[in-house]
Amino acid sequence: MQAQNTQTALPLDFSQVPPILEARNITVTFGQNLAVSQVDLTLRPGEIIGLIGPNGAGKTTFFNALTGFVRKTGTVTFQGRDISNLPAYDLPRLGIARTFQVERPFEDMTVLENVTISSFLKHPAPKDARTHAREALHRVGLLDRAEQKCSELNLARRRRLEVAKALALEPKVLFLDEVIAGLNPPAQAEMIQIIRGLAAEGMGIVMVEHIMKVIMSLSNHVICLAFGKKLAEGTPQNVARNPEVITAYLGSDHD
Ligand SMILES: Nc1ncnc2c1ncn2[C@@H]1O[C@H](COP(=O)(O)OP(=O)(O)OP(=O)(O)O)[C@@H](O)[C@H]1O
Repeated sequence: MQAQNTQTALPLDFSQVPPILEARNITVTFGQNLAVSQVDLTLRPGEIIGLIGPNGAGKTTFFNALTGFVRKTGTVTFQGRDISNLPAYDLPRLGIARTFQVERPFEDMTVLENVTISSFLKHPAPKDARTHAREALHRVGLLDRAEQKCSELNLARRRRLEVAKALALEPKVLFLDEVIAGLNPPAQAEMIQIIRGLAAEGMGIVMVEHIMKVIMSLSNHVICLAFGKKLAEGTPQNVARNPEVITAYLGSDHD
């Protein structure tokens, strides 16, 4: 494991830091189904926002709306620029990257080749692209697997590869879609350490995650959605104590 030391203290009060990403009034409908209704989000550099909510609450749809993958109404600004109507493929160039819940690397290509494909977007010269891809692999502790075929990686390493592909885009804002769920405890700890390290470097992170313990310990700010609406938000401690949040989770199988 070569992930960097992540013990750097995060600033506790983000309210003084200017936002890097702001979403206002985000609404997504699928036919008659109001999947996300007037949800706001303000993300600051170095901040980790955890999105929680019961199944079907609208987390993935909100996430997809912010990253240009579904049609929405409302506004999204990144570094003060209105990006509401930009398609998903324009966002990495600006500095916004995401991972996908189901990782789909090119299985027959090596780990390094897969990450280099992302890196080409920022570094058209092949040598530069490879150098930066290796850096991304180093940050997730996968450099020693650079020449291995993706098909040979276990789940934990595939997840780290997914993060490395996003990091190769050199983002300022990173969206992580369930990169921890399904991993065993040591692999969870490794991923948590990687995420903390990225935030400590100043990256703004929005993450959807089902494992409550993880989201509560990693996030600076938690947003809980239910039936597409924001049910509660605040510090992890305050959200965990919120009676409406507790009720929303009663009977669900989240741990
Ligand atoms: N492509 C789609 N077409 C139609 N309805 C959709 C689509 N995607 C999501 N929905 C609906 O939107 C609502 C929100 O779903 P979403 O997947 O965003 O919730 P979620 O909180 O991410 O759930 P989970 O925790 O199960 O992943 C649900 O009612 C879902 O059925």
